[in-house]
Amino acid sequence: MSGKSLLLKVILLGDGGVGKSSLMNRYVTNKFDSQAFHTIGVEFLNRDLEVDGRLVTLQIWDTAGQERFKSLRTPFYRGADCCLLTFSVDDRQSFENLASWRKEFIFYADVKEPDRFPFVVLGNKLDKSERVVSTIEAQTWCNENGGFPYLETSAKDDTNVNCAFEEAVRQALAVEEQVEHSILGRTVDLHSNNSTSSSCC
Ligand SMILES: Nc1nc2c(ncn2[C@@H]2O[C@H](COP(=O)(O)OP(=O)(O)OP(=O)(O)O)[C@@H](O)[C@H]2O)c(=O)[nH]1
Ligand SMILES: [Mg+2]
Repeated sequence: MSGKSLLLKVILLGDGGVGKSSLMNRYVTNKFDSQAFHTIGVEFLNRDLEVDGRLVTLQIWDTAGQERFKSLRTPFYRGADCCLLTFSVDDRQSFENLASWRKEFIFYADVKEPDRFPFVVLGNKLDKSERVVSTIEAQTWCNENGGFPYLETSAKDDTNVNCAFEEAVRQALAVEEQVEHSILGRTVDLHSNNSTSSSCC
C-alpha cells in the first residue's frame, strides 16, 4: 500500500431536492436530516478512505441543484476527478434532466475529452415506495450514454452510500492510472526513438 494520500475532487450534481447534500452528509458524518434545507452555491467536506490499497482524501463538492443558483455553482466544476450525476427514483423529471447536468458539467469544467471523463449515476431515495424510474430504465440510460456505472442509494437508510463514493474513487483512479501509463509510455517511446535515430547523429 502506498503511504501517500491522493486528493480527489468529486462533485455531486443533479436537480434540487434529489438528495445530494443528504448523500454527502450521510457519507461523511453518518447523519440524515429529514428536514434538510436547499443548498445555496456549493459546500464541501473531506473524508479519507482506502480503496484497493490506495489512500485517498476524497473532497466531496455538493452543489445547489436549483436553477436560480446556476451561476454560484458552475465556477466550482473545474478540476473535478469524477462527477456523480444524481436523480431521485421518485422524480421522473430529475432523471430526464441527467443529460443536461452532464452537458453543464462538461461545459463549465472545460472537459477536453468528454467521452473519457468518469461519470457515475446515482438513483437516490431507494427507500421510497412511490418509485417512478425503474432500475432497468436507469441502467439502460447509463449504458446508452457512455457506459456509466449506476448505483441505487438511500441516504435515509444508508443503502449503498459508501459503495457510491468508493465507485467514484475507483473511476477517478482508473483515469489517473491511464494518464500515468501514457506518460510512462511516452517516456519509453522517446527513449527508443533516440536509440534508433542514433545513427543519424
Ligand atoms: N426518503 C428519502 N428522503 C431523502 C433521501 N435523501 C434525501 N432525502 C430528503 O429529500 C429532501 C432533499 O434532500 P437534499 O439532500 O437537501 O437535496 P439536494 O439534492 O441537496 O437539494 P439542493 O440542495 O436543493 O440541490 C430532504 O428533505 C431530505 O431529507 C433519501 O434517500 N430518502
Ligand atoms: Mg443540497
